Amino acid sequence: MARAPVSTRLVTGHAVYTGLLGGSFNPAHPGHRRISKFALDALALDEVWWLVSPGNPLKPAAGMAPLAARLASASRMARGTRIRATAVERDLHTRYTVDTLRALIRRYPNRRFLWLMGADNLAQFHRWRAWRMIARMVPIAVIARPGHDSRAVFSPAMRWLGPYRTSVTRLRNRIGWQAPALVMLRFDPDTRSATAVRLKHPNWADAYVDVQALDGVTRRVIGGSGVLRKTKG
Ligand SMILES: Nc1ncnc2c1ncn2[C@@H]1O[C@H](COP(=O)(O)OP(=O)(O)OP(=O)(O)O)[C@@H](O)[C@H]1O
Ligand SMILES: O=C(O)c1ccc[n+]([C@@H]2O[C@H](COP(=O)([O-])O)[C@@H](O)[C@H]2O)c1
Repeated sequence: MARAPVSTRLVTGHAVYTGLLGGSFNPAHPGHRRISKFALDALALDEVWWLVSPGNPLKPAAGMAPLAARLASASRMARGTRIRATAVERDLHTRYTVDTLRALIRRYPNRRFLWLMGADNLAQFHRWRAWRMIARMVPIAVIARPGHDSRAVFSPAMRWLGPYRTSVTRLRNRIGWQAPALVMLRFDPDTRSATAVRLKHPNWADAYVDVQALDGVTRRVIGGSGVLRKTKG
């Protein structure tokens, strides 16, 4: 049976399956695009939202490009896909993922969210605020990442999540779409990283000075000055 387009499903109240990939996107790189497209396909998601973080609570602010530049780089990288780049956390005034999820679930009742993250993030997931609560709110899909997989496998979060492991097929068929649930996604490993981009192009954000980035979810414009404005229509 053909699936209705996302816009129709929102109107008719059908669930819209949405993967959330949170990150600094400092800047966005083709690895983000590739893993998101793989996840969209593997889990039969309707959309992936890139949550461009106003500031990862565990990362230093030094060296972080302005939010507008990071959002603009993400929007550009997402072009022509079912990925939407958004700085909705700024709008929601949330910095911690647990708070973001609570707010998103309330704001978008038609959507079924799933948290996507690379294996490097699973390795330190136990340091996130209320991480067990996060795991009880949404299923989690972890994407293998070269150089990080063994640390992730032996991490405290993995020990806790182990009993809730499920298969791609169960999530795809929505049988296993519950929380806690953990699925490990293994595609061709992608070695790309924002760190490598910054090493090669330390001034990448210069191309986005005073940029006005359109948020793919809230439709607000985030200006270079950091002022939020709502677009017409
Ligand atoms: N090549 C990749 N393979 C798997 N996961 C990735 C890859 N690149 C990024 N991710 C995941 O995407 C999310 C957002 O990543 P982020 O914006 O921090 O990019 P990054 O390349 O990890 O950045 P940095 O090198 O600055 O730490 C994280 O969950 C991260 O694990
Ligand atoms: O909620 C937390 O305690 C927490 C701690 C560290 C990272 N996060 C989130 O993890 C995501 C990945 O961040 P990053 O900077 O590693 O790409 C991003 O959405 C952050 O807000 C969340």
